[in-house]
Amino acid sequence: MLERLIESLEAAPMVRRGEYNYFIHPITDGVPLLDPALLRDVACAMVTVMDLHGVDKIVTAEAMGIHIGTALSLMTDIPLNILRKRSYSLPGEIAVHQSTGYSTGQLYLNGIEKGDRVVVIDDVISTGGTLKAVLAALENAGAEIADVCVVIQRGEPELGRAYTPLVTIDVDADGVRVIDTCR
Ligand SMILES: O=P(O)(O)OC[C@H]1O[C@H](OP(=O)(O)OP(=O)(O)O)[C@H](O)[C@@H]1O
Ligand code: HPA
Repeated sequence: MLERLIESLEAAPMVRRGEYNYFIHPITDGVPLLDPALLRDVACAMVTVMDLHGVDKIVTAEAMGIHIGTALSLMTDIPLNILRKRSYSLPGEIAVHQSTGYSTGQLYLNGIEKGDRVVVIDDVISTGGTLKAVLAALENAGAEIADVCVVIQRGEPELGRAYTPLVTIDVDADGVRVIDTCR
């Protein structure tokens, strides 16, 4: 089920973002084009590995968790909650600081109730800065986090809790190498 993902990752072009070797891939960037079969492979694998028992909401971060979260939501009928990069100033909105290997910003959480059972998904974990911010916002909102799943783990980031990557990669200036898979 993950052959298409592995093959496309190992063919991914690289660019520099400051000191950061950034790989460009359809799942993480929507560039150059997202093949529906690849998105289906990823969503089916995530549904297989995640604990979705009694889950009220799928949570992801703008922007590149959205297409994956949408596919999962359509497959499972579980609503999708998106942490946005802009504030809506709604009552109860929770703001958290996000930092990645090449950027910093704010994420804003709305629409999570105390006691909601959620799964958190994203396209990639690299420094772990984004998922740490998402988890902090969810804890602040009083959500119960059933599971955390990412398509790609880059390096060995610590999240302070268990999470499941579909694939683990090594990256250098020459490109991507897949070093592990979830099965
Ligand atoms: O583990 P980290 O170092 O935090 O990196 C992972 C995050 O980086 C990317 O998001 P980015 O903020 O670049 O925004 P995008 O999704 O809008 O491209 C990606 O979609 C992850 O959310
Ligand atoms: O190297 C990367 N490529 C795509 N998305 C990312 N998000 C964090 N690092 C990366």
